[in-house]
Parts: sequence; C-alpha cells; structure tokens
Amino acid sequence: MSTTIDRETVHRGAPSGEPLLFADNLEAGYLPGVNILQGCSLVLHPGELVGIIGPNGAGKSTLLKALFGLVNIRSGSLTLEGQEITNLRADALVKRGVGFVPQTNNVFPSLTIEENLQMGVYQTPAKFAERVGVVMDLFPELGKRRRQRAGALSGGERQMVAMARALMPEPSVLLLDEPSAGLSPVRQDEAFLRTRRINKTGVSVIIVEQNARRALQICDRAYVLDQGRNAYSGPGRELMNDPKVIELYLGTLAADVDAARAAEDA
Ligand SMILES: Nc1ncnc2c1ncn2[C@@H]1O[C@H](COP(=O)(O)OP(=O)(O)OP(=O)(O)O)[C@@H](O)[C@H]1O
Repeated sequence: MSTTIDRETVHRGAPSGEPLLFADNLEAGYLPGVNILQGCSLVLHPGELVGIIGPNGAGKSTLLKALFGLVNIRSGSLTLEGQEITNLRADALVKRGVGFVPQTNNVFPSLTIEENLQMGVYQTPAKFAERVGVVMDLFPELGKRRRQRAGALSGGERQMVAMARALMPEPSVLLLDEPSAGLSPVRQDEAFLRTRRINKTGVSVIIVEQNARRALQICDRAYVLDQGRNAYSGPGRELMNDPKVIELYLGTLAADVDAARAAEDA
C-alpha cells in the first residue's frame, strides 16, 4: 500500500483529531485488472457532512460502494473509529453503524412503508419500536401513510423511505448515493434540506452528488474526484468559488453566473 499521499493536501479543511471514517489510498474496480478507483482518499469526522462530486464516470458511486463493501478494495485501507473494516461485508458494516442509501432500487416496492422500515432493523428487530418514532419525526409525511405500499409512492417519497430505512438501525455514518437523482427541482431542494436535517441530528453523512452546486452549498467539505483520483478538496463554499473548480467541474454554475451577469447587464 502506498503511503505517499500528502494528507494535508488531500483532506484540506478537515478538522483535526481522529476521523470517524478514513479511506486511505483506495484502489478498487469491478473487472479483473481494471481499477476504477486509482488511489482515492477521504476522511469523515464526527458530525461532518462531506460531499463527493466530479464529472460523470469519475468513480463517485464506486467510491461509495467500496466504503460499503459492495466493490472489492484491491489496495489501500478503510477504517471506522480506527478499526480496520476494509472489505467487510455490507451486513457487518450495518452492525458497526454504517448505513447506505443506493441511488436506485432502494425500497422493497411490494412491502408497505412500515414493513420497509422493519427491514431496516432485521438484524435487531427489538429496536423497531424505539426507532420508528424517531425516524417518523424526521419524515412526518411517511407517518400518515405507514400501510401504503412503497411501490405506489412517488420518486421523492421512495427516496424518503429509503433514507428512513437506512436510519432505523441508528447509524453513525450515512452514505447517500445521489439522493436528488430523478427528482424535480423542488423535490431536489427538499432532498438536500432533509440530508442537512439528518446530519444535524448527529449522523455523519457522505453524499455523492451530480448536482455539484447544491451539494457544495450544504456540505461542510467536499472531495472532487476525477478519473478515480482526488482532484480537489476543501470546504464546500470555498470550492464553489474556486475558479479552477468552477472551470473544470461546475460548468453549469459558470453558465448560471454568466447568464445572471448577462441579465444584469441587459
Ligand atoms: N457494475 C459495474 N461493472 C463494471 N463497470 C462499472 C460498474 N459500475 C460502474 N462501472 C464503471 O465505473 C466507472 C465509474 O462509474 P461510477 O458510477 O462510479 O461513476 P460516477 O462518478 O458515480 O458517475 P455518474 O455521476 O455518471 O454516476 C465508469 O466507467 C463505469 O462505467
């Protein structure tokens, strides 16, 4: 395993102290001999909301899946509270307090909302009664519809069920894969606000997002990935205003700014 990474550069703006989750120089991929992650690193400190942004195919979702044991890590290491968890299976990670919300197929459509939440604590069913109230407080919209099948819900509602299910076992770390994908602009805003609200309850969050501008607005810090490597990192608002990041990765933001300036000048 290479240890040549300049931690200061790769994790710019990160708090000092022991990270909750530390991915160090990960190499990972799907096909033999083809690495999608080519030395990615990331730290998440307690209470942080950290974003992963970057162009299509940069490896953002692959990094998240590697953190959750769904893609084999070939080199590098992953620790949770200082304990080695590299390549632990997803069910073992859930037991240790890691939750994951996939981008698609993230609910059991034939089950009711309540049954979906029960699946979230299938390893510790006795926790259901205690946790369901806490989670429903975060998603009051779901409380009124507990007996409705998840398959009959809108995309935004399914996203809520998926987040609620992942929160049922009381994770310390929540991994979210593009929670705004496929939602209308209003629903996207709600998904970002909800993510922030979950984070404020004390859950540390890593969010992968295509909508880089909105992600940077809510994140404490973010990593920009490019071709399976760390390209930039820093506080969300700082990255939003970094000309290099705008030019290379926030094309839409640059276009928005240009359009706004043009409108002001007209
Ligand atoms: N199951 C898979 N099998 C083989 N290759 C895959 C698989 N999933 C993703 N890839 C490849 O891995 C690379 C990175 O994909 P990934 O989904 O991690 O990127 P991303 O940054 O999340 O992109 P996007 O924003 O488009 O979702 C791509 O070249 C993709 O084709």
